[in-house]
Amino acid sequence: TTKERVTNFNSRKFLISKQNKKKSLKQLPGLLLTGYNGTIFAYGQTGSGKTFTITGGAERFADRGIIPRILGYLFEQFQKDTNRVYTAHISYLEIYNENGYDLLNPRHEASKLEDLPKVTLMEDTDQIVHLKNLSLHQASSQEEALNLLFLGDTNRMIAETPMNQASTRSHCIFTLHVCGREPGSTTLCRSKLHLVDLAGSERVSKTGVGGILLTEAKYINLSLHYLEQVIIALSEKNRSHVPYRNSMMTSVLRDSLGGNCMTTMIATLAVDKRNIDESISTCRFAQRVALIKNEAILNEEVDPRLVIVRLKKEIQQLRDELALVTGQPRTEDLDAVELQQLEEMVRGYVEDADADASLEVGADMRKIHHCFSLLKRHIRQGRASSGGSERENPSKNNDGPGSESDIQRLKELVQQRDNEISVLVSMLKKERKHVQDVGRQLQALTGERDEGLKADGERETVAGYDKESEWVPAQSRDHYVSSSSSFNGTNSASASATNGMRLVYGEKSTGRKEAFDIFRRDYADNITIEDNKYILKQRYAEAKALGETVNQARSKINLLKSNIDHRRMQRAAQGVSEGLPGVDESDPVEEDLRARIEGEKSSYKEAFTRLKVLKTEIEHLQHLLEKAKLKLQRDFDDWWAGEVARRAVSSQGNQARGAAIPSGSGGHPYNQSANRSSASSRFSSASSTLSVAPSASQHSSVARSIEAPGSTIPLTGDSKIDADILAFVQARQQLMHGKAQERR
Ligand SMILES: Nc1ncnc2c1ncn2[C@@H]1O[C@H](COP(=O)(O)OP(=O)(O)OP(=O)(O)O)[C@@H](O)[C@H]1O
Repeated sequence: TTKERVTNFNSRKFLISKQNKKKSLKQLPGLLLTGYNGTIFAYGQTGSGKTFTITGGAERFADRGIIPRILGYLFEQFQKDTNRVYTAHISYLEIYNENGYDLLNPRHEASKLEDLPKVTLMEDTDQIVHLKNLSLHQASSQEEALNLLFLGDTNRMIAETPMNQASTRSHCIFTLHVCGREPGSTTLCRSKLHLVDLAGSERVSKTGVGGILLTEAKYINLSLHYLEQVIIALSEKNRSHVPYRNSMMTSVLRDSLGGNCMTTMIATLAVDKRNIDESISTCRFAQRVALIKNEAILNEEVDPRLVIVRLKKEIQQLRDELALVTGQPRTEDLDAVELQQLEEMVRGYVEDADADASLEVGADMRKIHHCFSLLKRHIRQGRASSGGSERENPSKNNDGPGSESDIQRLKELVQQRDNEISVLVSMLKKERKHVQDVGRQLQALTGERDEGLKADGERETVAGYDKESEWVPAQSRDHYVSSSSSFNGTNSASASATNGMRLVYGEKSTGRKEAFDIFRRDYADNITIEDNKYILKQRYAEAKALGETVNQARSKINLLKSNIDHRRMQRAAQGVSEGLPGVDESDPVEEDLRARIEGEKSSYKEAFTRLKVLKTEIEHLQHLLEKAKLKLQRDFDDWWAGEVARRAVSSQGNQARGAAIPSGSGGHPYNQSANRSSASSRFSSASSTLSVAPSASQHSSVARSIEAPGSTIPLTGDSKIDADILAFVQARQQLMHGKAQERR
C-alpha cells in the first residue's frame, strides 16, 4: 500500500563513499567548473531509488534529482563568474544489452530500439575511448539543458516495451561537457561530469563473482558483473590488468573508475528485511569502490585555433623586424586597402585625446614613411586653418572673421538657439507625459494581463499549459510520433509532445474518447496528474500575482525617479531665480523619495527572485505532467490495441458461428500500476484464444461492468472498422454501466 511504501522509503539510507575524503558530493559540480572530471553513479537493486536519486521522482518538484539540481547550480555559476566564458554540451547514452543508444537522437521517439543507429566505441592510440553516433547538444541555458534531460527520459520511456523494461535493465549515462576560458586566453579548461543511473544490481549478487551459469545468463546483467570485476581489479594492489574492455559500460566509464576523475558512488538500499542479502551485497560493493584511488588532474589545454592566430601574428612581426634589421626592406608599393587603413589609423591617432595613445603600424618602413607623410599633411592643414589665418588677420578689431562684432553676433545666435531648445524640451516633456497617460489608460482597459510573466518569458509556458490541460487520446502512436518527430534536439520537448496531443484532437473517434475517459478515470496515476495540475495552477496564479507585484514595483520606482528629477529641477530653478543659497544641501523630500525607492527596489528584487524560482518549478512540473500524460497515453494505446485485437478475433469467431457480438472485457490493466508484463500477456491471450473472459488479475470496475449487448449489431466485414464499431459499443456500455452504478 502507499502507506507501507512511504514508510519503507523513509527508512531508506544512502551510503556515500568518496574517492577523496575532502571532496564531497556537493563539491563535485564546483570542481567541474575548475576543470576536473567527475562521475556520480548510483548502484543498488531494482526499486531501491537509483533513478529517483539521479533523475528525480515523477511527482513533485521537491523530488527532483541530482541532474536537475546540478544543472541549476552550474548555470547559476556560469552567470556569476564574469571572469570566464563557459559553454556546456550534453549527451545522453543508454546501454541496453551491451548496445549503446543515443537518447537524444530525434529518431528515438519514432523508431524501435533495434532500428536505431547503435553507439559504438572507438579507441584512439592513447587508449582514449570515443563514442561514435552519440550526439552532443549545446545547452546555453538551464532551461535548454532540462529540456534535453526531459527529452532523453521521455525517449527512454517511449522505447520501453513489455520485452524491455529499460529502466531496470539498462544503464543511462547523462554527460555534461563543460568548457571554460578566460576571454583572450588560449588556454581552455575542459571537463565532463557523468551522471550514471545503473541497471538493477540484484542478479549480480545472486550469481556471484565466480562465474555465470549458462542457464541464467540471459537474465543476468552482464555489464554489472563486469563492473564488479573491474572494481575488484582496481581495489587489489599489484593487479596489472584491469578488464575494462569486457563491457561497453566499463569502457565508457574507464576514466571514472580508475583514471582521471573524481568519482562518487551512491549506494541505494531498499532496507526491507527480505532485501537484506541485496543490501549487504550493495554495501560490500561500495566498500570495494571506496578502496580505489583515482588521480584526478586539471584538464587544461591550449586551443589550437587561437594559438595559430597568435603564432601567425608573431611570424609577421618577426618577418617585418628581420627585414628592417637586415636592411632588405620590401620594395613593392602599398596597395589601396593598406593606404586606406593607414589613413584611418593616423586620423584616429590624431583625434585621440589620450596623450599616451600610440600608432602601431609594425616594422614596415613603407608604412612608417607613409604615416610620417600623413602626419605632415595633418599638421600643415591645421596650420592653414588656425595659425595661418591668425597671421593673415592679426587685428581682432577689424570686421573680418573673429572680430568683436562677429563674436557678438554669434553669442546672440547661441542665445536664440538655447531658447529654442528649451521650448522644444518642454514640448517634448508634455508629449511624453501625454503618451504615458494614454499608456496607463490602455493598461487599465486591458487589465494589465500577464504583464509580469510576459516580461520574464513565463507567459508562453503557462499559456501552453492552459491550452493542453484539456486533452484527448491519440488515435494511434503513429500520429503522436509523426507530429513530434520534428524535434531537432534543441526545441522544447514538451512543445513537441503537446503538439502531438493537439494534432490528434480532431481525429478522435467518439468510442475511443469514451473509452479513454473511463480508462483515465480508473488510472492510478491520474491522482498524481490531477494533483500536479492543481499545484501548477496554484504556481501559475502565484507567478501571475508576483508578476504584477514586479510590474507595480517597477512603475513605482520609475514614478519616484521622475519625482526626484522634478524636485531637483524645481530646487535648481528656485536657486537661480531667488539666488537662494544651499541648493546643494540635502533635501528631506528627496531623501524621503530615495528611501521609498529603496523600499520598492527590495520588494521588486524579492518578487523577482521568487518569480525566477517559480519559473524553474513551473517548468519542472510541466515536464512531470508531460511525462505522466505520455505514460497514460501509451498505456491507453496498449490497452486499446489489445482490446481491438481481441474484439477482432472474437467477432470473426462469432461471425463464423453466425453469433451476435460476444460479451467480455479486456479489463483495466493499469488501475493498480503500469504493469507492462500483464499487457503482453493480454496480447498473447488475445491472439491465441477466443475466450474473452477477464482473468482474475485483470478484473476492474470496467471489466466487471461489461455485459453482452444482447442484440445483433450489423458488421461491415472489414475487420478494422468492425473492431472499431465493437469497441464503441463496448465503451458505451461501460459508460452507461458506470453511470447506472453511480446512480445506485
Ligand atoms: N527516497 C524515496 N522517496 C520516495 N519514493 C522513492 C524514493 N526512492 C525511490 N522511490 C520510489 O520507488 C520507486 C522505484 O524507484 P526507482 O525507479 O528510483 O528505483 P531504481 O533503483 O531506479 O529501480 P530500477 O533499477 O528498476 O531502475 C519509484 O516509484 C520511486 O518514485
